[in-house]
Amino acid sequence: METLIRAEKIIKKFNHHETVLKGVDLSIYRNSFNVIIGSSGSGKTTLLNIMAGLLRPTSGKVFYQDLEVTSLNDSQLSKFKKHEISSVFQNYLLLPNLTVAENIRIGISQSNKALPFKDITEMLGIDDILHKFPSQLSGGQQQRTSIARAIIKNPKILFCDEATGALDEENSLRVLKLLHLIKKQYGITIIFVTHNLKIADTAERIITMKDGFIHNDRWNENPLRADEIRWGISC
Ligand SMILES: Nc1ncnc2c1ncn2[C@@H]1O[C@H](COP(=O)(O)OP(=O)(O)OP(=O)(O)O)[C@@H](O)[C@H]1O
Repeated sequence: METLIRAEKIIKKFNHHETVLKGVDLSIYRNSFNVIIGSSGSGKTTLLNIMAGLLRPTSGKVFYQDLEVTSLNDSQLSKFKKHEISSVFQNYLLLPNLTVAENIRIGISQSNKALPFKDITEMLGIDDILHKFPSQLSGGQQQRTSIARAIIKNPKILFCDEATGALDEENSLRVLKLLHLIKKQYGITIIFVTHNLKIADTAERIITMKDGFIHNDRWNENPLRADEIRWGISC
């Protein structure tokens, strides 16, 4: 297995606060679907943001292949974020004054290896709402638009922070299935932070955080297919 991104001895302390990450080592392999779970405040988002270059650690290093992300200056870091990775968040962060199509084109304008627009919008089931503005969309449509914007530039890694957190079960399932399809079809590695144990059951690898450490890290021998999920139990 080829390591795509790795965190080494990551410590994060926010000013005047206690240490949130207490020495985290984590290697993520190419073309894998990984879930990070753990109780609230255990450091999941902080770790995700550090690996995605959105936050700098207090100490420790992040390597993307041979590139040390944590040693990049701001302009090198924004190049890395522009070309190699994408993020999707619980709150879709679409630009309100742009249509669905225009929001997605922001993603294309950042890439010289963009995926075909029509393939992506059809796959995500948003090809019939391209002319609409975010305020005219349901939560599920907004999230599928934000995923389209994130993947159209063909990133190597998609970081998802509670990407289904604001959606009902039906829409969560649809988004989850799409993320598995995106991994399979385009070889995009997924790192998905969630509280939801059912979502975790569909991952190939389940990483559990507790109090700023990785408490458990296991390969899931029999990942649940997204359409086998029976909702009702979550942590
Ligand atoms: N900018 C910040 N300044 C100070 N403390 C912060 C900051 N960001 C996060 N924290 C603290 O770091 C700890 C870990 O936060 P983090 O968001 O990484 O946890 P989490 O496991 O993702 O939690 P949740 O599941 O609730 O999103 C929390 O105690 C939080 O209050």
